[in-house]
Amino acid sequence: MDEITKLKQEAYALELIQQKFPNKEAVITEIMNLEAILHLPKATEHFVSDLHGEYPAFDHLLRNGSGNVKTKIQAVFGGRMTPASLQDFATLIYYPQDKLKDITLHLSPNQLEQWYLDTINHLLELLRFTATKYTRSKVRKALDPSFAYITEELLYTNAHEFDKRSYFDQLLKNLLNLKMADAFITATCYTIQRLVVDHLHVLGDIFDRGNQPDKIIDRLMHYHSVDIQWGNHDILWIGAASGSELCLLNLLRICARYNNLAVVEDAYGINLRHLATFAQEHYDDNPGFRPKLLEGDAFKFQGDQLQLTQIHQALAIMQFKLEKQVIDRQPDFAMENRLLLDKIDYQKQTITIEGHTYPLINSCFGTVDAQKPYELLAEEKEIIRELVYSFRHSYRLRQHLDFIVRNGSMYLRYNGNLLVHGCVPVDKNGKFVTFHHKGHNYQGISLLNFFDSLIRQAYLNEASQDDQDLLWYLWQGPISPLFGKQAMTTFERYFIADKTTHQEIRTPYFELRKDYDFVCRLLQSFGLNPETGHVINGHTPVKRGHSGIMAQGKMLVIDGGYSKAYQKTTGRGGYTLLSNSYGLVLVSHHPFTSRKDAIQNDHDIISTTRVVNHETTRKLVADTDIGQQLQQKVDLLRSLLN
Ligand SMILES: O=P(O)(O)OC[C@H]1O[C@](O)(COP(=O)(O)O)[C@@H](O)[C@@H]1O
Ligand SMILES: [Mn+2]
Repeated sequence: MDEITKLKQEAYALELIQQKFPNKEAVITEIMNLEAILHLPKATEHFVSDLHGEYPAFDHLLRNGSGNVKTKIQAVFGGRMTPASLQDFATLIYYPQDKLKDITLHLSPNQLEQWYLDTINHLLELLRFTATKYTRSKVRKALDPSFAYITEELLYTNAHEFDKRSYFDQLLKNLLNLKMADAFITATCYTIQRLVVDHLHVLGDIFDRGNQPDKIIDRLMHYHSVDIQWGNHDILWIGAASGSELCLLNLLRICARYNNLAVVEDAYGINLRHLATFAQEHYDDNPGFRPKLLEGDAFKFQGDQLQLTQIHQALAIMQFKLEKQVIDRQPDFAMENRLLLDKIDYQKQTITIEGHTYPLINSCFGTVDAQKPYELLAEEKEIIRELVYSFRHSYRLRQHLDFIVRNGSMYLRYNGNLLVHGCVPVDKNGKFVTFHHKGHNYQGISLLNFFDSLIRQAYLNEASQDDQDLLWYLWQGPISPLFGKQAMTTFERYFIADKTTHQEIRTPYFELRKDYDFVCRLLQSFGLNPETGHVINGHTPVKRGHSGIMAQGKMLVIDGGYSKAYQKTTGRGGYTLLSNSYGLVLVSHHPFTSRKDAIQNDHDIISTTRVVNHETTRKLVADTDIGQQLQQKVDLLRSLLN
């Protein structure tokens, strides 16, 4: 921008400010207001990751603020309530409607009146406590509009002042007489939930494995403040909706594998009939492709297990065939080692990989021509074409992905921390690995920036063939920041018994991230202060007996472990993280059982909390990114005054 344009813009900005604050008093009031906000304690951030379609567990964590609601209850009522009453009160705040139904059924009218009075008083006390961190105007925005006036009156009226006592009592009485108590309690519980966490970070992998990613996204779309760091599974869906056939086949294959095709059919209205009839004609039952069923899982796809097994095979074979085209046209990807259909001896039913010959298991190569193994049948091509069309034209999917793309990024710098789903590719010496593409080199932050713009451009505008190939590369390419492994051994997992071939070797980042100096250098390379910053990762489940706190607390891994299929390895529900004005707290969770159990048996799922770092002086809004923006406004207003 040249000097004259810049000056013009500054003058215009000043004019706008003058319109908003027409006189000296207005400017002074605003400065005082902003400076007061800067001195409030920093609001709480909540970090979650790897939700994998597990809506009820995720919903529970939002309701209890990863245990933060309980912490506040304990701070206010500890010593005044028994642990059982405390938990009962907590469950009411998490699930007010269900809990109210339960309670109102079991109490006599007299008991109920007393219960209402006690509960409303307790809720107001807790609300007052949670609201102290915020300005009145922010609290007002968090209130249900139908109860904003009365709540403010109750909240800011000192009932202990003699003159005000009867006013306060009258307000309460009216709530009861007008049969508004239930609605008021419900609204107040939701306000408390909202105030307990100010901002939510979702570190990726909303989709796949669990069956309600759509409900998670609906919930996020209505959440008051959220950002997303894209995960490799999210890229499959963004890629599919951008026209990538391979992303599409992968995601459908995973849906078939986890008995989740209902998400595609019912939630997103995509018709799979053609795929199903084709699969029925060409594939039989095959133990290697039966859906992974969790205990108590009922079939949600309008077919049976056999049909799902057939679809699963059809998708896998189409995927392996199609990979050839991308790998051939993209030598930069260096993924030739993933081409395995031509390493098969179809007569002997063996495969030879790097000099080793293995017998094939779960063989299902009926649609593969041994002479031209990568050639897709005309019908396969047609099915893929139809499916891509449907994915691009599903209205609800588009709405959901619009939200994810617009509110997401490859990485985020937020309040001094670096948030990224997978990794930043490095070699074993910690040097950034370079990704070469079309004559350009990308590494470290520039690699992440490159993929960030690619995703936006490909999804929001028209994706070229090259863009689509790159989106698939993000899913399983060796230098993909979202994958972080040398190769994805999907083929070997299906068709070779020898488990040594199944191994997916993680890139050196995952060992190096345990090292304090490495993490500090990484933060620095992203322009962050290594003394105060942290790196926060999702993606890799933290196994039983391991810790998600690494590099002396500089590196925090918070795979939520929501995915039920993975809980055998992790032995817990997973981790979340809270960042409040006192520091960082890592929360570990038991697996979530069910919403019913949570409500009826007051079954909460927190197991332990561990303080990662404790601030010696309480952090204020002034110490945050938003604080800096507010400070800039104050400076500008001051210059206006002068
Ligand atoms: O557990 P499954 O269904 O076999 O999936 C395994 C595949 O998922 C991946 O782990 C990727 O998913 P994550 O991002 O959840 O780790 C691949 O590396 C691996 O091949
Ligand atoms: Mn992942």
